[in-house]
Amino acid sequence: MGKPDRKQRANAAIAGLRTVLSRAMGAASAAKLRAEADRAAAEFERSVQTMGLGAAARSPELMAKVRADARLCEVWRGLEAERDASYGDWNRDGLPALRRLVAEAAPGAAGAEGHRWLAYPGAGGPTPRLWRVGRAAVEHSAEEFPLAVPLLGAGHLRVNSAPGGRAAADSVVETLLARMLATLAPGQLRVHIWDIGHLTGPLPNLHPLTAERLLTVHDATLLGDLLSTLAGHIRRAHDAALREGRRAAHRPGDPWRVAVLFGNGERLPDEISRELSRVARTGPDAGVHLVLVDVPVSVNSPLETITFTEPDVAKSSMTGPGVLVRPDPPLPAVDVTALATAVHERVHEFRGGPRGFADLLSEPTHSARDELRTPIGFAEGEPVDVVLGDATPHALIAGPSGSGKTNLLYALLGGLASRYSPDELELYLLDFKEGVSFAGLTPGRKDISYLPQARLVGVNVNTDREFGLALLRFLTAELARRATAAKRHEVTKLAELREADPQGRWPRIVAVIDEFQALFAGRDRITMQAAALLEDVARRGRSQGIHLVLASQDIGGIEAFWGKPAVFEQCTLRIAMPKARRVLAEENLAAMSLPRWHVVVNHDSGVAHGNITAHVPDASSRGTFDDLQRALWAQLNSNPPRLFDGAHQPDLIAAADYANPSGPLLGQVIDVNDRAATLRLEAAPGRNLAVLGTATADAMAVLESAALSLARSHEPGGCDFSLWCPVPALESRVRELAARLEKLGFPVDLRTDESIAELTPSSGDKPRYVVFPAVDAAHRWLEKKEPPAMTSGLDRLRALLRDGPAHQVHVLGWWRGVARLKDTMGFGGFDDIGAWVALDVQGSELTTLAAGQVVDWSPRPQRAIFFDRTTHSHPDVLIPFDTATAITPLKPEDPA
Ligand SMILES: Nc1ncnc2c1ncn2[C@@H]1O[C@H](COP(=O)(O)OP(=O)(O)OP(=O)(O)O)[C@@H](O)[C@H]1O
Repeated sequence: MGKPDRKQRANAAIAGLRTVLSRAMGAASAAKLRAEADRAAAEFERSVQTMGLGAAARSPELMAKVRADARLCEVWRGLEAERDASYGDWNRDGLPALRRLVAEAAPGAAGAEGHRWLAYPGAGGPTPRLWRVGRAAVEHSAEEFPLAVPLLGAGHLRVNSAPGGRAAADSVVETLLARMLATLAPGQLRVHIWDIGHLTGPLPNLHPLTAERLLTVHDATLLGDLLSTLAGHIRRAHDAALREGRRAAHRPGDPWRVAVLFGNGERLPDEISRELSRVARTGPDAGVHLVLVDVPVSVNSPLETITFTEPDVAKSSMTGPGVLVRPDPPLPAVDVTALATAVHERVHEFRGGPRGFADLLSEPTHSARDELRTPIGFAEGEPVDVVLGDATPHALIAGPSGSGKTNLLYALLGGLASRYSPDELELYLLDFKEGVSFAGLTPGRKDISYLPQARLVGVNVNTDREFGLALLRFLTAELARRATAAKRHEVTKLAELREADPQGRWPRIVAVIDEFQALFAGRDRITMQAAALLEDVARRGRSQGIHLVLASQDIGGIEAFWGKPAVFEQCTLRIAMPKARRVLAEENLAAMSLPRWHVVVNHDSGVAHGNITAHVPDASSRGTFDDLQRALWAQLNSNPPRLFDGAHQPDLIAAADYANPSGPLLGQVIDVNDRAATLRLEAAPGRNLAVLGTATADAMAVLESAALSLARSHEPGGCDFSLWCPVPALESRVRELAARLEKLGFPVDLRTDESIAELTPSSGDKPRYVVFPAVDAAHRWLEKKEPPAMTSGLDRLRALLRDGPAHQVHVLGWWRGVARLKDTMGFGGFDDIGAWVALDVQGSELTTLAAGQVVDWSPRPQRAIFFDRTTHSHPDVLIPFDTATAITPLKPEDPA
């Protein structure tokens, strides 16, 4: 029998029942015509008509009238006869039809009596149309029939308890849910419970279901959140149906969701009522159904009602007022618990235990053309995806320290890296936290594997905000490159560009910045520039496949953003860890009640209806991400990522530019690319270098790097070195450098005494480099005037600085402060110092050296700034190299 046929019969049977009742009540109306002459009889009939025979029979007043008046007695009998005639029809035809109907529409455990049906979890199959609630009988009839209500795929149910009779209402709900568990395939029913009054869990016998999140008990204060979750589910189901061209939003095989709300008979706040009506209206089509116990709401969607009039007697909207309903007695608690446990175990078995990191992974064969998509956790055992694409270009993640933010990032990176090859995805990872959370993604000493999609990893950058700035500059440049290509192909977004340029390599770029608020830590140029660049990348990255993932402990603290909401607005994907503030919309408090290792994933800018709560598996313990990385490293070809470690002084011999330097290298620039600052030393005035500050080790490192790289940039013997050291404490270090240079085949003029004052202005046709540490310490010798011309060493040094460069004699000197440099230079000013490296010198002191511009620099250990008047618009921050291995190679034959 077809479904519509069954439905027709169901309707016909219910209509039959209603006819019987209305006849019973309306029989009086036929008699009224006949008895028009007798006004009293007519009135009597009318009142019986209004009350119904049953109620009239219970009225002592009315029955006294009947007994006292033969005419009325006759009318009464007539009415009873009519009713009995109708009951005859009903008993003969209606009842069997109704029983057949219930048996058919509520098969097996959905409609069975007793409780033997509780023994086994459901096996699946078609979803029953009706669910048995109990027995019912028409008044004055001994014949009972089963009463069942429609729910799944149809509408909602309201149960109103009698005063003091809440247990009976609970039992109706428990029995209904148990019938569903014993009918539907395990996992096909998700129950949400909200109870305004209970502090302990309602429906305790079903609690074994909570372990697999088949049942969720919601906080009494958070009904709004539950409704938002349901609304979000409904919306996503409708969206998916639209996408897939389905009519019904509930896909066959998708779990049903039943939300049981236990109220206290009082009206819900207006806003909640409105939300509830919305869920009620749109829910059934998406498999979401409500069971409302003592929740007075009017909903304009199919709703059946069971109202208890006495503790064990009720009326129902299915049958109308003339039918008494006796709900089935409560089920044995142990049997319900056993059923719930059995369902839980089946689901647990089917899911293979709790979902773990491995369940997030896939094969690296996915295309990133339209979007990046990966699960990062599980809700009710089903994967929860995050999407970075045109609609959700950027993500904002927040959670207090220890809430699992780093773990979540690993889950995200693992999911993405397992799906998208290095040609589809490039990762740039920056961690402003103290510590090395992403360092493992680069080759290490113990484990040489690396994450093939990672291009850059920055760790310990908490004091090097310039590195964050450099990453943003790099992304802006990449944006511009992509925009130019898109323009050339006359397209506007990445998917189209890839179509138009199938040979091109256009991976999506994901830049993860953990504790990104550190970028905005000062009220300075870096903060301003970072805010502007971030806004630019956020705005334009969307169409060019450049995605930001910004994570922070406290988004509220980022002052730099209050005037620039654009960055936040572009981050339409929000992920909140437990107790995360501000990352979701203001009135969306879902993160406050999250259990440990759970997150709220929200693709709707944090508005409550977008909430999906997911459990995030452990992605940071041994055997999770590290295993994946090794497997991908073995499987996928790509160059190792660059590691920038702010706590580590870069080794000169390992610097990329040291292999083939084009001039003196001064230190490593804080940049996305491994790049050294190189001084241009052509034969032109001003081509000298001043190193400034008292940080001896750093100053020496700068001079040594410069000398050694200069040697490397010449053929052996192709230039001369003068090493002049007026400070005994530095002598041994300078001698080591001299020895190294000589070993490399360069003549060295080493002076450590008064002979420094003689100076040697020129060295013929070969370039000469004068490396002169602690120039100011030599003043005691330089200031002496010598007859007959009475010129001092200082005069000769000034002349050397002025005239030397044009003759390829360049001074690389170190002064222990700006004032000391000034002493050396005299009134001539700084024109002959074309470039400088400042160490522990305040920015304000450097203005005169930087062509009058304000230098934003607060000294910090092992950092310097480099400014070259001929090439720089503003200084670069440097990290002086570690020169130890370059000066004393580990192996004597080392080419360094
Ligand atoms: N989903 C999870 N399952 C199991 N353990 C987890 C999970 N998430 C995090 N942990 C563990 O909790 C600890 C803290 O996590 P994590 O380092 O990710 O937190 P965090 O928010 O990044 O903290 P912080 O900002 O202080 O570094 C770690 O030991 C981690 O292994």
